[in-house]
Amino acid sequence: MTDQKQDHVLIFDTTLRDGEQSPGASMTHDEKVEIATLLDEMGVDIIEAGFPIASPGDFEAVSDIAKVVKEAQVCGLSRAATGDIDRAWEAVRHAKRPRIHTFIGTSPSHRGITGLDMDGMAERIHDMVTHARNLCDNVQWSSMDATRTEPEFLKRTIDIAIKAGATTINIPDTVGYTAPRESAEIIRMLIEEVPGADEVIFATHCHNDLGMATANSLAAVEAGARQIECTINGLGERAGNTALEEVVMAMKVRNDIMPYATRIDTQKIMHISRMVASVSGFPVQYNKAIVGKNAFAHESGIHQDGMLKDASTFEIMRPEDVGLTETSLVMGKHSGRAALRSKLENLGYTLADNQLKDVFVRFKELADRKKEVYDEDLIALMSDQTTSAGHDKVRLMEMEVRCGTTGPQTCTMVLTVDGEARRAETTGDGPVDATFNALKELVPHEARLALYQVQAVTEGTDAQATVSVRLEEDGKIVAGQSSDTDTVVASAKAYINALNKLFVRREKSAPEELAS
Ligand SMILES: CC(=O)SCCNC(=O)CCNC(=O)[C@H](O)C(C)(C)COP(=O)(O)OP(=O)(O)OC[C@H]1O[C@@H](n2cnc3c(N)ncnc32)[C@H](O)[C@@H]1OP(=O)(O)O
Ligand SMILES: CC(C)C(=O)C(=O)O
Repeated sequence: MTDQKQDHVLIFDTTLRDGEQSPGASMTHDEKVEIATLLDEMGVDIIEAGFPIASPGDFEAVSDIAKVVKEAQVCGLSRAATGDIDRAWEAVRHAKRPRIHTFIGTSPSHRGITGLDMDGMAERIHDMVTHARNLCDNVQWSSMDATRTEPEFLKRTIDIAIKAGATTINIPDTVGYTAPRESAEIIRMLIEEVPGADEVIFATHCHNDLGMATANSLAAVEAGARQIECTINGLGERAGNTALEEVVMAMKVRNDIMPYATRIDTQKIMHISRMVASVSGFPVQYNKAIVGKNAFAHESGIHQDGMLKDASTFEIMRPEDVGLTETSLVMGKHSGRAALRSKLENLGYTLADNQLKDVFVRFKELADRKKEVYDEDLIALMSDQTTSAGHDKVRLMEMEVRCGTTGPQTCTMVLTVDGEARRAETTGDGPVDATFNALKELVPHEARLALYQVQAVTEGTDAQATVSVRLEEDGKIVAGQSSDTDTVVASAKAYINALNKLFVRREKSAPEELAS
């Protein structure tokens, strides 16, 4: 008796075999061993480590994985051919729990490929499963393209495989053709109508060509399948395979209607997802369920407010459950005051209501210019807020800079000094030089520019630049800083910030002396 009737669903991961079949997703030997180790630690029941006959490299990888994996069964794929099966066995035989997986395409078009008629195929299945079973007591049979195979013939192939000793029967939806109701009906039909079906585990192996792989796999489980074949991030041929993280989390989150358990430690999901994305070179789409960058991110004010009051308003699972440390409140132009206050508090700023109001206005201005406002942007905004607080003597009103390959670069600037507007048009060796020349003309001073430094606060071409300026006068130094998505504007503001501090210093040391 198998655990077919029980509620435990085995997770069969084929990231290293079907996943690696994604065009361009080849992984190195060491990467495969590392991923297999992580899969084992995560609680995957069966790791399909490769297709040993495919190449010496695949053989080596499967053999080495078989040696290092501690708990999971290690499986090697083989065509329904003795040479393939022998090679697969050679690779997996040293595993603590080895498995041979053999298959042939049973649908009309696949029978055409191998040139076998129904009787010829029936004989091949019998011979190859028997051969595999003579080597290993754990044999998986797959009638490839099962969902496009005539039901009567499909039943016949499964009947033969069970009689020949297969312990797991896989029903692949090889081209992602089925739909949930049909997926369930096929499994139900086989379990009800094939003799000995209750002695084996039925498995489902779905592809995502129509975006239904997860739904089809879960429908198969509801009909009695007890093994899901899947890959991390849904990697795999064409549109990929069923994503491990999706089926596992679906059964966990909706255990009320899908009362099935797995051995997966879901907190390891995020780490392995990132690892697979990195080694396969297949980045995870931002809005991918469970592991996408945005899966636990909230940008709009109403959602953020809800999340802060009660996370269950907009999250059906906790980010910690998949290994993320926290929900991310993405700050952008749709964010509201509640999220801004919470974010700033997390960053160590406690603001009174009126201060929050001011910062919120500046935050919205910034968010209109930037797609996403990062923590670093907020820190820069806060430091700008602090440095520009009070009654600045000099204030920038507007500026326009012309730059390009044909110099000289020019700057037109309007600012106020003690409330009086002044305007200048200057040139310079580059836009920053032209800007600083405008400042020298509008606010004459002898202080020397001791440092000019630009730093991108965040990534991307719309990142804020933080500019630091130091001015030296009579051996004393004042520092100014400012941030803006426009580097030249940030430079002007930083210089003005330093000038204002210079004037404050002068007033402190010689109250009677006024700035020019
Ligand atoms: C749906 C799936 O994911 S199936 C797995 C797909 N994965 C792969 O194919 C990756 C590994 N494959 C390979 O490296 C190669 O295809 C090999 C080494 C297996 C075979 O290479 P070759 O001998 O050069 O054969 P080739 O790939 O050109 O053609 C496949 C042959 O296998 C036969 N074949 C295909 N599937 C099966 C099967 N399940 N059982 C028996 N024979 C099969 C085909 O009929 C064809 O035979 P032919 O050469 O007599 O016409
Ligand atoms: C070998 C089989 C299980 C397969 O990968 C498929 O049918 O997609």
